[in-house]
Parts: sequence; structure tokens; C-alpha cells
Amino acid sequence: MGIIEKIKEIEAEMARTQKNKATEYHLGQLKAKIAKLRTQLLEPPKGSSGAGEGFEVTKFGHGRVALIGFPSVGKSTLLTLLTGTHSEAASYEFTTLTCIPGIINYNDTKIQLLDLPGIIEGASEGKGRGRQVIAVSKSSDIVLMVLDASKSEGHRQILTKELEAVGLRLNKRPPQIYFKKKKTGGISFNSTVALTHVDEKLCYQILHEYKIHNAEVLFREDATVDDLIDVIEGNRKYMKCIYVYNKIDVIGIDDVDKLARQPNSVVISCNLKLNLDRLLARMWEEMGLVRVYTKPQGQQPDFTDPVVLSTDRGGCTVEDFCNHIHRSLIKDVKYVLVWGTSARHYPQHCGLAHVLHDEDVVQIVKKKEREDGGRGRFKSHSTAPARISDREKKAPLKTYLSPPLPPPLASLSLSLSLSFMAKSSASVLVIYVAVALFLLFLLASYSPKNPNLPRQHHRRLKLRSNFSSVSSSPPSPSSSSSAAAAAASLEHSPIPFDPVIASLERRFEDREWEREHYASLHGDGDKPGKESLTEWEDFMKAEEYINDEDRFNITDRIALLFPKIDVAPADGFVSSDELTEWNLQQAARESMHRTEREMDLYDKDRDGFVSFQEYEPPSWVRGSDDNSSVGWWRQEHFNAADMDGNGLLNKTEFNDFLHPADSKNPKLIQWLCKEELRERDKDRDGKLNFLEFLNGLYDSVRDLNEVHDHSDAMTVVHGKKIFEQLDLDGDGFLSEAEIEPVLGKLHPSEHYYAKEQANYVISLADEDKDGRLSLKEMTEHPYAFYSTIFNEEEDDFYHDEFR
Ligand SMILES: Nc1nc2c(ncn2[C@@H]2O[C@H](COP(=O)(O)OP(=O)(O)OP(=O)(O)O)[C@@H](O)[C@H]2O)c(=O)[nH]1
Ligand SMILES: [Mg+2]
Repeated sequence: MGIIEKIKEIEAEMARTQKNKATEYHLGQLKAKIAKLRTQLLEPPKGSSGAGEGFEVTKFGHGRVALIGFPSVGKSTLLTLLTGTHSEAASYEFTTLTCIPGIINYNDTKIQLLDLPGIIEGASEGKGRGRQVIAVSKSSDIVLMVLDASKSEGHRQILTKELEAVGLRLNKRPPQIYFKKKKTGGISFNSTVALTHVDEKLCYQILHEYKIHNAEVLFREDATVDDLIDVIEGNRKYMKCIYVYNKIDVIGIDDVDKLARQPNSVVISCNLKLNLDRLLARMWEEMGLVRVYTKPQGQQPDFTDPVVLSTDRGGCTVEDFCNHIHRSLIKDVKYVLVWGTSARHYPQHCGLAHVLHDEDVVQIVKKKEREDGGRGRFKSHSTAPARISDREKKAPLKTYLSPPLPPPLASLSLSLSLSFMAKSSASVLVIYVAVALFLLFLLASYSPKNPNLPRQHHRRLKLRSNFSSVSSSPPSPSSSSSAAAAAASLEHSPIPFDPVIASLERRFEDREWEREHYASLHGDGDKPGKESLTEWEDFMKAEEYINDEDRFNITDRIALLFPKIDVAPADGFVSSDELTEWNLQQAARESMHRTEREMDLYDKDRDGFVSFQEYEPPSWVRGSDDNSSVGWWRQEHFNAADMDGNGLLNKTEFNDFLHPADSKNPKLIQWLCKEELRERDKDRDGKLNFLEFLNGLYDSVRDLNEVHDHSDAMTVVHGKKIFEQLDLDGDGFLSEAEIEPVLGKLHPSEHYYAKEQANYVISLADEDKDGRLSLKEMTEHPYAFYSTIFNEEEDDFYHDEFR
């Protein structure tokens, strides 16, 4: 029996089966059977290639639109009208037999329009040229379903059914069901909402039909059996479709009105060229193309040739934009300046993740130098010492205690004041006034604050606004994989050296945080949107403040902070340990501050404690498709953080909960060890054998510098050595307690960063190479400490063509 016959048979059985509670499992199973057969039907016969003769049209332009419909509805006529490309049109059916492409020039973009042969009922099973037509439709960005307005409304349903049968879903979004196949562990079935169509048993049956016995299923909406099957099949294509009713010239106005009011519909007449502009506008809207205009530095933007992005074709972020221009560009991009509706102020400094809007203007600011080598976040500093010393040679520091005057000016000013004290005669006074004016002029031109002089842009300090909504999220055990740990170390932002700078930065971070969580803190209301500009101004004002040497003199600041750092012992030198300790204090303050903010979110009854019930998974976990983030969410982690075991987390406990690797709570450390072990323990015997260690842990704990020969044999030999060192009781397995010594390598702690930063900064400023810093060395290299807020390219702010 052929596949089509089998489908027919099952369909007949479904038609015979009464629909009620008792039969719903059976019907669900039949649905899954049909879906599987339809998928088989779609697999191209062996030896054939893709769409078929005459149908393979090269993709061209910024988007692709397919015209599909029954024969003789006017598809070819429409293509000819919109693109100027002739496609044979005639009053008999099946005039068009292949795929004919044309180009629409619209809004500075080129859109490929494809005319296709008419399809008929049964197309999905291969009738006519149905299968080829459907294959081409699937390759397009949107579908225009052309319908004859004078024919029955049933045509639309038939076509929709045909397209559904081959896995095309029109004007629908993917079902909110998380589904992941696993190797072991059985089926875990969960839902975040009450389900009325599917229950656990039905889900098991459907999965059974697909011979899936280990999987995680999470329903995030009240989805149907068909939705579940769609998710399991995983090959559905969700497309936008506009229903185009042609030939409205032959029907009455009431009918036209009725059709025009249907969702996703446009009524047209090719013969009378009616409403074609509306059709184009609608098509444009649905395609969601984003035109981004590039602006070379110091020039006007190029408004003739936009870079065209779309969510369906690779995304609309700054990163996608850069990749569009050239793949190799991305590594040179420092940040971009954005003008347009996606920017909160003009221009906005944006990173690679910023999402661009249609008609934005973007200027790319490249890195000055390539920064290769190095490790983690210190990578970017690897060439810094040379650059900073270069700069110091070029211009003396703006912030030296009192900038020395040029010698002639200094002596003149001295003689001037002495002479005034001597109260000399009026004529002498006139001369002195003239000299004083001249002096003032000279002084004014000497002052670094004179706006007429070129800005000393190398010397500006810049505040960071490194807010990110995920920053305070608890680490998932899976982040212990070496790649994730490396990524985490890259993401760790520098620890502020100066508490004043840190508090300014925190204020801005708090504002951003509050905006992000406005709804949950104050109930659903209008977000405070207009504040962004004032906030930016505040930011600039704060930067003015720290760059005003009278008010914030970084040499004075260092002199003030020095005795606070030089404490163990207070010997006039700052050692690596002292600086590490200082950094650690600053980092702890930052971390505690963020924890306090997070507590505001979760401590709903405001009693100063977070209970397990209060701490529901945050939205980024609920919305995440990452399986691991659902997995770590469990009470065990919470209980481990609950040091006093009263079922509630106070501020310190909550902080430890968010940062287990930094905590001193032995229960949490134990929990972390357990999670790390569980993740690598493939045979689930509660301990790691050598193979599990080699595959899961070795790469993260070995010292890269130690091993030069990376052959398999050497890896095993060296791995064995480390394994034996860790295996304290020598039983050939690593227990939870035995992996504790390497926990620090899996989860770089704040101490690691604090030390790394201290050593780096000492390497910059330690002129006499004695491994410690004197006050003189520190005040002579202030930018080593303030480099994290150092801005090299201040000038970029002053391209104000768009203000
Ligand atoms: N009255 C009326 N007739 C139209 C209109 N648009 C197209 N037609 C006629 O409809 C007939 C079919 O047009 P085609 O463009 O060949 O239709 P098609 O959908 O490409 O047909 P196939 O290629 O066979 O699938 C032609 O005789 C056209 O003149 C319209 O707006 N009004
Ligand atoms: Mg045609």
C-alpha cells in the first residue's frame, strides 16, 4: 500500500471514530501517524534534486515572495503588473508551467516575486505540479495567496489545507512548547499553564508513536495535540501569508467590502489596476525588512544603498548588520553610533546586540589596534602598557596636582602680584592692567578647559553603564563547562578601583535596572520612557564632574585612597595581596548592592527575607529554551544557601545563593560540587571514574602552560597524573569532596578576578619592578587604576550632523 493510501485509510478511520473523552488518545495517535506519513511523502524520491526542472530559481534581492493559488486567478497578470517582467497570462487554466521570477523595486529594496503554476486540490500529495510549487513557496519569505474574488470562499480553505498538509503554517506562531529529546531519564512532562487539550498520558502516547522514550516536554501555553505533533516533527515552516482577492471588478461592492474586512486580506483588480499600491505596502509591512543606512565617519550617511536586514534572514542586530557588510568586520568593531528610532538619544553608543530599526543610520567605530592573545577580560589590556606610556610621552597628565605654568608666565604673575602689593602709581597701574589682560589671555589659552582649543580627548574619563539584566543571575551548573567558564570570564567587567566612581556607576545602573523591572516593582503601568534623555544628560554631567580636575583630581584621589589600601602592613607600599584585597572589597560591595536590588524584586512581602515560594524562576529562565536553566532551578540550591535552615534567605544568604562560587557557606560549596559531579557522572554511580574525568573535567582543570604535547597519549598520561592527585583516598574514583580543590577553576571566583586585576595593574605602574607600588608610582600612573573608565575616542561624541 502506498503512503497516500495509508493516509487515506487513517483519515477514514478518524472520520469513523466518534470524538469523545474515551477516544481522544486513539485520535491523537492517529494524528501522529498521519503526520509521520506526510513527512515521508515530502522526502524527495532518491536521486532527485530539490524542486525540479524549471523551478530552481536563484534567490535574488532582499526578500522573496511567492504567488500561489488555483489556476487562472490572475497570478501571472499580477507579476507582469508589479515587476514589468512578462509572464504569459491567458484565460485557460495552467498557462504557467514553471516558476517565473520578477523583481519589484520598492523602498530602496529589491524584492523577488515568483509566479508559479496554479495548484489544485491534492497538490500536497503530488497532484499537478503541487509538490514543486510548495517547495518553492517554502523557500520564500512570505506567500501571497491569490484568490479569485468571484469564486467560492472554499478555495482559500482548500489551499490552506494543502499547505498545512506539507507542514506550512500560515499566519501562526510556533507553539509555545519546549521539547528536547534525551538519551536517558524517561519522559518529564510539565506545564506552566492549565492544559485542556493534552494531558500527560496523551503526550506519552504521541511520543511513544514516535518511539521517543526519553525527553523533556514543557507546555508554556494550552496547546493542542496538533501543536505537539508539529513541535515533535520539528520541520514546520511558519510563514506570513496575505490573501489577495483579485478580479474585484466582477463582483458587487458589498462583496468587496466583506472580503476586504477579513484578516490578512487585500482586495485588488489587475484589470483595473485597483489597490495595487496597498498590496505592496501590506507586503512590505509583513516582510518586516529593516533598512540600515551607513554613515562613514565625518560624512553624511549614504541614503542610496541601504543594508537590508530582517528577522527571518539572519536577524536585525548590530552584529548582523556588520556581518552583512563583511564577515571579517566584526572583530574590528569597537562599538557603533546609531541614529533613528532604535536609539534612545542621538547618537547612541551601541554594542553588537543592539536591535536596529527600519531606516536607522549607523556609523561603525573600529578598534584602534588589533588585540590578539591574552586571556579573558584582560585580553584587551594586553597592549595597553605601551599605549599608555606612549600617551604619557605625548602629553603630561591633566590631573597632576597643580599644573606647572610655563616659566615666563610664572615669573610675570609673581612680579605682578608683588607690584600690586606695593600700591604703585596710576600710570604704572595702567601698564600693569594691560600686562594683566595679556596675561589673562595667555592663561586662557593655556587652560586645558578653553573650548577654542582642540579637545584633549585622550584624557577624558568615562563612566561605564554595564547594566545587563542577566548580570545577577545565579550561575547554572552547566556554566562550569570550560567554554562557558571562559565566556563568563570574558563577561566579567572590571572591578572599579575608586569607590566614588563605583557609586556614580551604580546610580546609573540602578536607574536602568529600575526601568527594566518597573512593571514588577510598581505594578503594570506605563514605563517611564521619556526619562532616557535626562538620564543621558545626568550621565554626561557626572562625567563632567569626574573630568573636572578641581572637583575630582585623580592624583588627589589616589593619595587619599593609598593609606586605605596599604594596610597589611602599612609600610608605604601597596603589595599584590593588598591590592587584591582592596579589589575584593570593591567587588563584594558591587555584588551586595546588586543582590539588594534583586531582593527588591523577590521579597514580595517586604520582610527582608526571600522564601522559596517568593523566588519563582525569573522571566529569563521561564522564557529560556535552554534546558539547563530549567534543570538547576530546584529547591536543593535554595536549601544549601539557607545557612541557618529557617526556610528563608536573608541578604547574605541570598547573595550567596546568587554567587555560590564566592560563598564561604560549606553547604553551598558542597551543593556546587554535587552539581558539577552530577553533570559529568555519565554512568550515574555518584562518582567520577577516570574516563568521566578525562571527558568532562580534565580540560577545565589542567594548566594550559604545563602541557605542550597535546597528543592523545600525553593527554591520558597527564590526565592520569592530575586524577591521582585529586583522588585522595586512592579508590580510583573522584568523590564530591575530591573535586572541591578544582572548583575555583570551574567557577572563577571574585578572588580570581581581583587578583588578576591587581597583578595586571601592578605590572603597569611598577616602575622599579620590585613587585609592589609606592605612592609615587601610583600617582605617576593614575590611568593604570582609572583605565577601566578611560575613553580614548571622545571625539566620536561630537559628530552632530543629526542633532
Ligand atoms: N476580470 C478580471 N480578469 C482578470 C483579472 N486579472 C486577470 N484576469 C484574467 O484572468 C485570466 C487568467 O489570468 P492569468 O494571469 O493567466 O492567471 P494565472 O493565475 O497565472 O493562471 P495559471 O498560470 O493558469 O495558473 C486571464 O484571462 C486574465 O486576463 C482581473 O483583475 N479582472
Ligand atoms: Mg500564470
